Amino acid sequence: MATTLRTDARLSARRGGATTALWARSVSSTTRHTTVAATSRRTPASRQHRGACSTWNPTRRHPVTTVRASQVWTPEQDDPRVPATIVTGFLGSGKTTLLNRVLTEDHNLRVAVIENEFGEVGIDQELVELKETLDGEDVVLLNNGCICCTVREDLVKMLNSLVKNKSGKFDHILIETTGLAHPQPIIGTFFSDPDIYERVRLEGVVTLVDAKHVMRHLEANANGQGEEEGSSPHHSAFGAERKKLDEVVEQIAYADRVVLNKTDLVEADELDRIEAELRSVNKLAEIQRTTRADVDYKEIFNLGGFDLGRVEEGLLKELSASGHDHGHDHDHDHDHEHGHGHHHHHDHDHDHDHEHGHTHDNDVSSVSVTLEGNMDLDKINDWLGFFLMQRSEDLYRLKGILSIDGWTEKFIFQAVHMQFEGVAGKEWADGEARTNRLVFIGRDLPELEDIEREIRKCLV
Ligand SMILES: Nc1nc2c(ncn2[C@@H]2O[C@H](COP(=O)(O)OP(=O)(O)OP(=O)(O)O)[C@@H](O)[C@H]2O)c(=O)[nH]1
Repeated sequence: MATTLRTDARLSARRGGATTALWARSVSSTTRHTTVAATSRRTPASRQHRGACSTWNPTRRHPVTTVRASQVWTPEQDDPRVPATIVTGFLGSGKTTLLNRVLTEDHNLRVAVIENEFGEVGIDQELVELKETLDGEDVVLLNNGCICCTVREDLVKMLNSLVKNKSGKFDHILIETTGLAHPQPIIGTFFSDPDIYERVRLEGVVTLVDAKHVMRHLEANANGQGEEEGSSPHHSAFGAERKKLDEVVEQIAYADRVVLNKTDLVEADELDRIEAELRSVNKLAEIQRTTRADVDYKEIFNLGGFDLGRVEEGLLKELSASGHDHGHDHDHDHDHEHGHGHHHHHDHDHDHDHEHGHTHDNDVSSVSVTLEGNMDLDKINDWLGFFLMQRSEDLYRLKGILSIDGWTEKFIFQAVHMQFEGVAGKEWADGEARTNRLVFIGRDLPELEDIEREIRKCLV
């Protein structure tokens, strides 16, 4: 079915080379809704939170043009959109095995599956077992190209067709990528296409990791030799001038849940080493060890990875696991891999409010910052906007809970490259320390001291 893309101002702005961001400006004193510098506001009675896509003028530090209202749902509101999960992971890591498992588990969910594979003949389609049918079209195959590049328009059409024509006939969408896909353009589809954004909610990204082979893939990448097993030049997500980013690293970096599969083929101490390496790339993702992708279906369908209402939950869990609960005197771990065969692990005690896991080899790292105190909304707005504008290509994920001066609610936000969403979350509890927490995942991130120093300047 042909899909007509709305050519609204936001898309026009993008085509014009401008970048966009969903940008919260202030909070209403009477509601928990985030209000924005939007020209097209919805009524206060609307169940939808208001956001705005602001066009950035590269010569200025402020969002200058509001071009489109958007929606963000509060934690207590039901998001009416159909949830979708992206299942990714390198070739042979166990994606189809996972799909078969969750599709045949005893649940009452009706699942639409979008399969993507290279080649004339679809193999995976045959391999996926299905319980339910959607007019005989449960598995939609997108082949002869990769979902993240050559057949991305097909993905857009497919999603639009599903939600428009089969609305009410399924409860969840699962998208299995090829093993060579870069997740970012696929994630971007859910935010940049207005029709899809209004109908489909990206629940999160699950990344399968092959425990037997992943270190080889990461190390090959470290030495600039990540070309084995069919990598192709067109999979460079960021253009020819950039150093090629290995798909494996990127798939891990974007994950909300990492399924560390094939644990039967690896010794326990090796699994610990792998997990530490995965953690150095992505601090936020849950890492689950499995054999034969033995994952409870709920953990695939209820990820909450892109659900702002649940970002807070995930962040608190992650940061408390990292020892950030108190923001003082905690461990500061460095993992250094210098690419010439030796590996350092340093444990320091520092009196800093942050943690930095850094792997020099692939330049993808996580940086966590916690700071007590209240932020000046305009200052943090400006700094985040400036940071996103400068770093958007390299910033895979940014999630945060901020304490904004004058707000009784937490400000919950996340960004994927230049895409930014923010919403007023739960109220700060009586006696709760108003701690700002931010986690950055990206490539070539600035030194954490530099990030922290800049964020500190935004405190009132
Ligand atoms: N030993 C072992 N084999 C596994 C495990 N999980 C999956 N396999 C096998 O690994 C192979 C690849 O699994 P798939 O589920 O097809 O992997 P995939 O990620 O869908 O593969 P592509 O579609 O090629 O990217 C199959 O032969 C699986 O049976 C595991 O935990 N242990």
